[in-house]
Parts: sequence; structure tokens; C-alpha cells
Amino acid sequence: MSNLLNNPNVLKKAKAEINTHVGEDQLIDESDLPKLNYLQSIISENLRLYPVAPLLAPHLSSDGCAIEGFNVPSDTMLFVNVWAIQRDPNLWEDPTSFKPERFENGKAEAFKFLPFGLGRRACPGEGLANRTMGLSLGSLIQCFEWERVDGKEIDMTEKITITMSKVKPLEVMCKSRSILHKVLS
Ligand code: HEM
Repeated sequence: MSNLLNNPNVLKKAKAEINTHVGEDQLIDESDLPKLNYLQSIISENLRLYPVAPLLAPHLSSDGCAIEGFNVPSDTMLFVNVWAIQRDPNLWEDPTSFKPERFENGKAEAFKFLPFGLGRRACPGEGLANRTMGLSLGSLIQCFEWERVDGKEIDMTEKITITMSKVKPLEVMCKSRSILHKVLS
């Protein structure tokens, strides 16, 4: 929501996509999600800039190996800095800008976009998480008009611990859209 409020054109485009494919008479449903490509791109772009687990989960090397000249002994605790990979200017054009369009033509290559990890220990909940985020964000966009409280940019300063959150919690104004009255009546 913070990124959408700081990028009103993205919010507008997402709303138009939902209006086109779902309409204003019924609430977004799981079966609508495959049609909402831009909504999924927004979620991916958000996970690129603000990965929920910026260092994934700790892993342990089962064998010793060498990577790019660095020797990694066995039984070493390893962290993958996804936050840095997903903002690497060698991998991403204009890496710090919020641009869902970069995901519109399908998924980015796996080794540069890995908010759910990779391989055998990757997150088994990825599909469920993406559908839940799609339904939640889609419903929020569909049911309310959103505005910044004082018109100022939302402060995106990050607090990184094992997971990532905002330093300043989001404060926002919302007004119900007509669909909300229809589905509640
Ligand atoms: C936005 C939502 C989510 C994100 C960003 C996320 C991300 C992650 C990440 C980064 C890992 C560690 C991968 C690694 O170390 O390489 C992980 C592991 C895991 N996640 Fe998720 N996850 C999400 C939602 C879920 C959901 C909804 C479930 C289950 C319903 C789930 C279940 C698990 C489990 C069981 C593991 C451990 C897998 C293993 O160690 O083999 N996650 N997740």
C-alpha cells in the first residue's frame, strides 16, 4: 500500500485492471487472479525491493566448496543477501525505482529474484502466499479510495531484522467505493 500511495499511476493502473477483469459489482475472487497480471507484478516488485526475509533463512554448508575464489568450509552458517541481489545495478535496470512493469512479461530469472528462496529448501508456501497477497491487495484496491494523509511521500525507511518492516507504520486515509455497499447489502 505504501508503494502504491507513493506511485499513484501504478495504483490507477491496478484499479483499471481490476475494473476491466472483475468489474464493480462483485468482489475479486481467487479465479480472477490469473487475469490480474499487473496486480501480480505489483506484488513481485514489492517483494523485489522489500523482501520479507532479506537474508532468507540461515543455511548450513554440508560440504566445503569454493565460490568465486572464496573458500566455504563445511558446517558454516550461510546467509543469502536477497535484499542486495534484488537491488544489484548489474542485474536490474534502475534498481531502486518501483516499477511493476519490469515483471509484466512473465517472471524474472530465478537467480536474481528469490524472495521465497530457491531449490530444495525454498518456501513451500509461495503459491498460497501469492494468492493470499493478490486477494488481499486486490480487495483493498477494489473496495476503497486511498489517499496519503498530508499529501507527503510515505516514508519507506526500512527496519531490517530477520524480517523486514517499515520504521514508521503506514497511516493512510481510505474512503469506501460503491462496490463495498453492493457486496455488504
Ligand atoms: C509473503 C509470504 C512469504 C514469504 C516472503 C516467504 C518466504 C520464505 C523464505 C525466504 C523461506 C526460506 C527459504 C530459504 O531459506 O531458502 C521460507 C521458508 C518456508 N516457508 Fe515461507 N514465505 C511466505 C509465506 C509462507 C506461507 C504462506 C507458508 C505456509 C503456508 C510458508 C511456509 C514455509 C515453510 C514451511 C518454510 C521452510 C521450508 C524448509 O526449510 O524446507 N511460507 N519462506
